[in-house]
Amino acid sequence: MVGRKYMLPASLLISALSSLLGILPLIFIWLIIREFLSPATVTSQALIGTYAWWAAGTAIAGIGIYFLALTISHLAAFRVEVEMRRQAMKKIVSFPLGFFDNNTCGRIRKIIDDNASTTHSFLAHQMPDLAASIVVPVVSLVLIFIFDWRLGLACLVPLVISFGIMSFAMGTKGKYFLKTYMDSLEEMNTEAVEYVRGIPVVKVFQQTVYSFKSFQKSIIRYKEMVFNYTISWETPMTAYTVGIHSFAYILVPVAILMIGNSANYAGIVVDLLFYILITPVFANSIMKSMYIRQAMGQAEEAINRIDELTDVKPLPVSSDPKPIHGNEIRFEDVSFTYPGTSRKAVDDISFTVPKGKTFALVGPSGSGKTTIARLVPRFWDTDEGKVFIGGSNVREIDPEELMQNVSFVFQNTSLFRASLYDNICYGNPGATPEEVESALEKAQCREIIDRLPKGLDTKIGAEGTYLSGGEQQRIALARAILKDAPIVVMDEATAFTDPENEHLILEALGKLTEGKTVLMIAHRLTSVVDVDTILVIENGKIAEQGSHQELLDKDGLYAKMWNEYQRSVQWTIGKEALHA
Ligand SMILES: Nc1ncnc2c1ncn2[C@@H]1O[C@H](COP(=O)(O)OP(=O)(O)OP(=O)(O)O)[C@@H](O)[C@H]1O
Repeated sequence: MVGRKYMLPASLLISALSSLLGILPLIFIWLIIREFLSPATVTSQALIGTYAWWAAGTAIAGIGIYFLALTISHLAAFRVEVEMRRQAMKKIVSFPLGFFDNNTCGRIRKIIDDNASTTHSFLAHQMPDLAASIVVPVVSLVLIFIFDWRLGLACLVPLVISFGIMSFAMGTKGKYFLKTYMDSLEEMNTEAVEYVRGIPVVKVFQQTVYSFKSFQKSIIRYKEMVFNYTISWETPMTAYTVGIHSFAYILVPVAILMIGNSANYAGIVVDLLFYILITPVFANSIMKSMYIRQAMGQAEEAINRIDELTDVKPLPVSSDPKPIHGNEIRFEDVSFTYPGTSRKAVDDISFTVPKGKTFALVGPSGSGKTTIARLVPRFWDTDEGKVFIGGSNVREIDPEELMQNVSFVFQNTSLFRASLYDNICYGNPGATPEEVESALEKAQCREIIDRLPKGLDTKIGAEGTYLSGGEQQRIALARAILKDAPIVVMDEATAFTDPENEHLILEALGKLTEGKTVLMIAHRLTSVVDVDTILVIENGKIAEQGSHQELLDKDGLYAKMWNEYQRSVQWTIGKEALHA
């Protein structure tokens, strides 16, 4: 088989040969007609038979060779597509974790899937035609002028006018359309994925599909865009179609004029027949090359889109990694602004969580708590200042060591479509069955496992095995407990669970954080009463810090939040009593 890098050029060459072979039958047919019409000679049956065999032979050979070109181009296209996907995934894995905040999995998958298949489709189907779209017009044009330049000019006039109109229309609309078309297609596809993901929520809350306004709007936008574009082609397409099929209206009168002025009328009629055969071939090949130009633009845009998505710099990795000594977390004059925004999400923050202590981040929504927590595992790198773990700047720690030393527990934990055992061992692939058992016990997962017929071998997401949000969180906590990292960064995971699960999750969290250095985002102030230090965050800055009692005594922002929290708890209890 042809070597990998020669596949596409080989396919182009073979396809060029096939298109040359495709013109030959026309010439043989014309030779047959000439033999019939020639008054000077006696019609030779044998010669006609030979021409007919050549016509059939070259036509069949042309088709056969074209299939060979297509086979090679398909093989090459599959390889290119696989490589594109592989490269994109390889790049994405190295991106900062924060990248996945702004790019949903649905969007990433759709962009890679759609654009890799568009590129595949171009290479497999249009690439071989690219050769034909160059060879056929050039050869036809040469033949058109060799036979009789006057008839050649006559057949070209309507074609040149038609293609002029088409090129102008394509040039003005094409580029703009391609971008907007692909934008709205991408938007609609992404919305479709999010829509399917949200169906359970829609059903649970008994909403209609119209609650997915943005999906509906994206479909309407797409429909209107394509509709308007199609309508805008009405006039140029009509002019083009009329023009391209009207070459005979000029060709025949010119031939009649020539016959009037010449003694060799039979020769002119034979030439005229040749032009009637070759002109549609020439017109089709030019049209094909226009479509290919469009497909090429589409493939180019597809590659650009994957490049745009993956044009993110991976976080730099130090060539001289520093070790982690001790387990304290230290922020030193840290500021951070999200890319594309102007306001600092974290503004000149400094604090130290000593080894084995628990610090809580509290504050109004949007104050910067999540951003602070996520700077520890390098979701992003700070713009100013430094984050240290165990005395070393996180930028200088080997990423693998950083991950080994820090456990992250987020609100929306995700489990893989794998067995429960694999899901738990993900935190520590070398764990012994006893260690897994102990982690399950500590994370209060025993009753979940006992309830499932296949126990730990149960595959999540398969055969209708789904776990509730609270159960998923407990499994994720077992994973973190098994990992046994000395530093835990967590987003209080109990905010949206029922009381029964909340109690179990709090037990599991207690086990996970025992003797660890903990930085937690707290949503319910009752969780922070016993922590070592509370950092009250406001507008990206530390507004206050101290223990629960110290902050109450200060009578500042925390005291105000605490009083409001107490009032809301009493109000909820009062409401429940009223309904009891
Ligand atoms: N991925 C992001 N891109 C751009 N801006 C962001 C991003 N994530 C958060 N922000 C902005 O940064 C600021 C701090 O957000 P952050 O999520 O850290 O606050 P928070 O205190 O954790 O809020 P909450 O309690 O509601 O989770 C907010 O103004 C928010 O809009």
